[in-house]
Amino acid sequence: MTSSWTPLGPPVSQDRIITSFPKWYTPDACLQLKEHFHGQVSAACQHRNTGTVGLKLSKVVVVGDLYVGKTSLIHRLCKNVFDRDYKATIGVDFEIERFEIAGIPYSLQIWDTAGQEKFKCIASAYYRGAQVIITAFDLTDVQTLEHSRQWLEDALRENEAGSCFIFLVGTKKDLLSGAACEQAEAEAVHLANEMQAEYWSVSAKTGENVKAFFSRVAALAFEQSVLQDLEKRPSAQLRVGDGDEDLIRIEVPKIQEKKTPPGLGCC
Ligand SMILES: Nc1nc2c(ncn2[C@@H]2O[C@H](COP(=O)(O)OP(=O)(O)OP(=O)(O)O)[C@@H](O)[C@H]2O)c(=O)[nH]1
Ligand SMILES: [Mg+2]
Repeated sequence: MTSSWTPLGPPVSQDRIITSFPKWYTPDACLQLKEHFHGQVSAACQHRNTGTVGLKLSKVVVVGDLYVGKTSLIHRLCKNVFDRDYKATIGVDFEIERFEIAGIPYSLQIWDTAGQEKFKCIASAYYRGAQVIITAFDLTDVQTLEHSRQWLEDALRENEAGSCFIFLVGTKKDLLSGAACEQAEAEAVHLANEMQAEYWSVSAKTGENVKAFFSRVAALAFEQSVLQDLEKRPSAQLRVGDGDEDLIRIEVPKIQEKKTPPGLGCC
């Protein structure tokens, strides 16, 4: 493990501050087309009423064939480095990346898993509890795209149906251009739709789209976490409106605790 995290760490770097909802890569394979945060989420952030969301980590799991560039992608984001030498991941590793979204601190715990078959059973033990599954493939190797469906199935088996955001990510974009790139992307978009995934092309070598991609991941996960937190609130706060305007709260009186008349208590 290479990371440690303290809640009182250094301030979030400027390029991890997200104020407006990050856009998709292509509208042909995207999880949602909204260009702003949900009204209830914006209002909750404005009033600093996001419960425990800023204190918890959201788990992101990155899966895919060996050598597709999972570790390189994560290292480009978290350390801003690129290593041309291949060092296979053994089992799993993780990094923590801190963001500030609509003024609220938010962290992703990004799990890097091994693509090599012999490490698969170690890695799969870490799939559980993922809020986001990233299936990575190499844009220059169509076989790795074909294997993406199986990687997703394995990761979903350990998680509740419908509970995860799914991304399909084509790596090594710097190695392709023109018609070859268009062709690879078209095939990937087709598969992404079948997988109900959002599609992105990235390059860990040049850094192209890496920051934008993870900002999108963080924003979607953050929004979902805040909405889930609001739903779980014990005090019944009725929300009026369609969710795209500020909240109007109607406090419902809490049910009185049953009081024992004086003198009638047990013992
Ligand atoms: N040109 C180019 N090479 C890349 C890119 N990303 C990764 N590579 C190279 O691809 C090789 C494999 O990268 P890794 O990140 O180690 O692959 P991995 O998916 O983590 O592999 P496993 O840990 O075995 O599952 C390395 O030699 C990297 O330098 C990229 O965006 N462009
Ligand atoms: Mg690796």
